[in-house]
Amino acid sequence: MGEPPRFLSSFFSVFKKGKSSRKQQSALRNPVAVALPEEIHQFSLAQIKAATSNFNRDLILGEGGFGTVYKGFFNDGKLVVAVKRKKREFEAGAGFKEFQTELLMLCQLRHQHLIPLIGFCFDKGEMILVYQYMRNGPLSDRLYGSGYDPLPWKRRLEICIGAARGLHYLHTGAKRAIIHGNLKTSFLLLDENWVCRLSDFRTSKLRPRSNCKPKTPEKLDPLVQSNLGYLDPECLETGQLEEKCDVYSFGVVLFQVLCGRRPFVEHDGEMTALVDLARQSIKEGTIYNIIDPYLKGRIAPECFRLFVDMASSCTRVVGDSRPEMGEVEAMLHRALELQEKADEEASFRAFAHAPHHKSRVDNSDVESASGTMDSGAGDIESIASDESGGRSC
Ligand SMILES: Nc1ncnc2c1ncn2[C@@H]1O[C@H](COP(=O)(O)OP(=O)(O)OP(=O)(O)O)[C@@H](O)[C@H]1O
Repeated sequence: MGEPPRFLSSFFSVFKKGKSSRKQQSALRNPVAVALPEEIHQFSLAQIKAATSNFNRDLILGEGGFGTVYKGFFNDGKLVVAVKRKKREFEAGAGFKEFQTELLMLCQLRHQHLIPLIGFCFDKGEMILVYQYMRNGPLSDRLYGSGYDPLPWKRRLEICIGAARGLHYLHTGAKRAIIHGNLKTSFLLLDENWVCRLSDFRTSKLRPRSNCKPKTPEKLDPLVQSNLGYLDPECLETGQLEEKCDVYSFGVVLFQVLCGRRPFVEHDGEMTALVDLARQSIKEGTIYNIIDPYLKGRIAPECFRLFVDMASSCTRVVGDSRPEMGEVEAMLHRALELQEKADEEASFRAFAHAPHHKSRVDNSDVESASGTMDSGAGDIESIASDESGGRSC
């Protein structure tokens, strides 16, 4: 993989100059001023219009901060894509930097847990990005959108593992770490096999070199700043986007996966950040009360403890005491193993107690075949005492 830093910085420098600069004019015809990877296509507006039946409203998948997303079709419908078209009000030039950043990042980054970019269109004033279509949509819809079946716990764990892998790759896969900067459940897209793909790299940044950290707080990108409920409080204070900021946002995602809730929730008549409510509930030993009701009785206690512990560590107030994404990924794998082991044991016990089998096995009284948490918090209060690791509050 090429090294993003030089690529990005030389590219952005072209656009900092005056509007009439010839260099900029030529770059505007081709927003990637370097050779494109073979698999990235540059589409004409006519091609995009044909793929989306002229931006047919019936094909709208959703609207986001950057623009409208349409379902599109190429190769006689064999290739299904998501077409993200920049908002009209950005015409004056706003949104261009986001377009570039997304394009440049995704041109260079390829990983099974990042959204695959198919191409782009930079024609007649339009800025359009074309991605692989993710049939199961964003994780946010599956957790708290209406009209969907609840996600099974193991699937949730697998999705979290995929997201952790994607982030770990961003943080460690290039010569300099890439910070996603705007992680949330709506940017975790699920393909037809429920594989999780990180999307939206509009605010992604290369990690600042450690020896040139600014002494005064930096101004955060307004988009990052608006990521309420997910934004690391330390990052908000210093303005420094680092890996630990993504780790914090990922911890919020873990709480959302467990609770099936939005980043802000109503609690005692007030809107509260889910992360604050969850951390408080952990301290009080009542976290089980706020988990997704669908999950009650379906999570193995050891798996539950580890998962809660992980979410809690990721959202520690002091950034340096948060784990790295590699550790988080490993812990989530462990949580999945614990769940699978409990499920196996449960099905073995259920089999042993089935009427056809009962005569052949010991008649001793086995309490529960599930082995899962089916009521109350059990011994999870213990989490409250060991989650503080390094926290200052
Ligand atoms: N590759 C894709 N495949 C399927 N659906 C997609 C894809 N990309 C985006 N979408 C749909 O389009 C919607 C809008 O996406 P977009 O990334 O523009 O904004 P968003 O998630 O609403 O967030 P924001 O407002 O912060 O930009 C998503 O919620 C999702 O439903």
